[in-house]
Amino acid sequence: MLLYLLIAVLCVVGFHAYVRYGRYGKLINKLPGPTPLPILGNLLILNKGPVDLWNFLHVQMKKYYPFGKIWFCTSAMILTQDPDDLKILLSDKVNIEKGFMYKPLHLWAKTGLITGTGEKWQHRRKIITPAFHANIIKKYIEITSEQGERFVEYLKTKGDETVESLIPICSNLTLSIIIEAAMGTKFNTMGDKAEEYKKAIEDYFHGVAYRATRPYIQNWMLRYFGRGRRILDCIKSLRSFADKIIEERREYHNQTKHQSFQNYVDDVDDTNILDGGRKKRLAMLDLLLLAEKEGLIDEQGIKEEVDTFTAAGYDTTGMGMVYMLLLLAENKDVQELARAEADRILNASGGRITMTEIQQMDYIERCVKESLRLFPTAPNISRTIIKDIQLKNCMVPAGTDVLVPIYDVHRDPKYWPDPLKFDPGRFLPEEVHKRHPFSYLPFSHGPRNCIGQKFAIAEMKALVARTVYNFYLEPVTYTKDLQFTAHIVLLSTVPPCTKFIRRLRSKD
Ligand code: HEM
Repeated sequence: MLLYLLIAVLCVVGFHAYVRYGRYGKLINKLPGPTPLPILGNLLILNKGPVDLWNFLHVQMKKYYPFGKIWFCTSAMILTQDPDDLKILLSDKVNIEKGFMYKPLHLWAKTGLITGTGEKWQHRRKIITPAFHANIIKKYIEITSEQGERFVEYLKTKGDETVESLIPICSNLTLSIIIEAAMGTKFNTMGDKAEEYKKAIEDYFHGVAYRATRPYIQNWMLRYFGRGRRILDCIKSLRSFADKIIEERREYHNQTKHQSFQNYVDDVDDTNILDGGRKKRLAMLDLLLLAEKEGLIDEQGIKEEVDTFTAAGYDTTGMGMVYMLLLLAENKDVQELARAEADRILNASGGRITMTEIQQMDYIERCVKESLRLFPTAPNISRTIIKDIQLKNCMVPAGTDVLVPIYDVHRDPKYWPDPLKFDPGRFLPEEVHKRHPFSYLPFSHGPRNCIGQKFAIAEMKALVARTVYNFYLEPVTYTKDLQFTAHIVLLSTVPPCTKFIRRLRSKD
């Protein structure tokens, strides 16, 4: 027995020495970083609460600027914020595999577009790209515009002025938009079911953040502790909600003998589909069902992608709106310019916001981009290197995770003078031209960039314009007081609040 134990210990020590001091270790150890312990590496210093972990990682980024390493037992994570490194990494067509921090997402979105890799990802990306064609985005913008009006009406019911906690109202808004755009279902009319779904997403995302810093928790362990069981319950609720909607939609297409698909194929400019004489809006799901009919995707694939769209398109834009509204409230001059643009465009269109109006919103677009610079709602992304890659600063051996700290890249004074200043002028075309293209990457770049980015920007522009057209914003929470926490999106533990003061017009 003792002999077996001794052999096991020798094997572990031997493997450790092989990894740390062999070719892999030699390459990694060239990079600066905290001193690792034998076997455990830097695992213990990462065992922190989410706020401390957020702060720790950003201190490390400053200390080892622009790149460093952290050891996790026998493998390492490299952090780099050098845009030259990021250009090589993110443009690479081979190293497209997502890092280990995405693993907990697999339970829900399985290996859909965000988490998948290899040929499956390539094939999916190809069939899903048409769902984000400019003509289709037009339709999602109709949904956005309608939901934006409901948002404004809701705020108006609160009286002439109201202080609102922004996370719940913005999350509700963008969740309703993505559910309708992805699944074709009006979320706000679903009562308790919608509430249950929303709660399940929130709790699930907290679970993902919890697990991202505890890579040792495997899926099979979840049923043995309270927090794990809640994650499993969330998955059950999320799945049954989406399954039911997908089934209903498929049934509808079967009953109408796929006539609506034909309308879509014939005329992408009118993608409303007929439902018993009423127009039904085309959703991303319809395009997936069309792909299924053509044998390009199966039922499991449709489920994965519907879940993926919801996971990717809800809190990213929701939190994007939170920071945008906070910044407008505390930068009155910018708010006034944004309002002047919204007034000019919406007065001419009779209050309607379609793609035509959105395309005219140059200043508001610069505000949205600058807001996503200061507060990129996907603050970190990562890749697992499957084939050695030579970056500018180092050779990264296969088996290493590379973390791209987008939040820190966007605040690097080398590329962003006076980085904490909110200045939409940074996105004037002549300014953009002068900068390293990989110094700004809220939607990442390269083959795995955000497929929904045009929709996300258009959505945020429409919602900002609708808001400043109807309200003056006064600061309640200041962005300097926010405290971020390690989470899947950029999340503040201080609840951000803003005051909305109703604008009175003659027709009010
Ligand atoms: C402000 C809003 C958004 C931000 C900041 C954002 C950011 C990002 C980032 C940084 C990535 C790359 C992730 C990585 O490389 O690991 C990504 C990928 C992705 N995003 Fe977005 N996103 C937003 C909105 C949306 C929306 C509205 C949708 C869909 C409706 C969407 C769908 C996706 C999908 C499917 C991917 C995976 C693409 C692939 O790997 O092929 N995103 N997003």
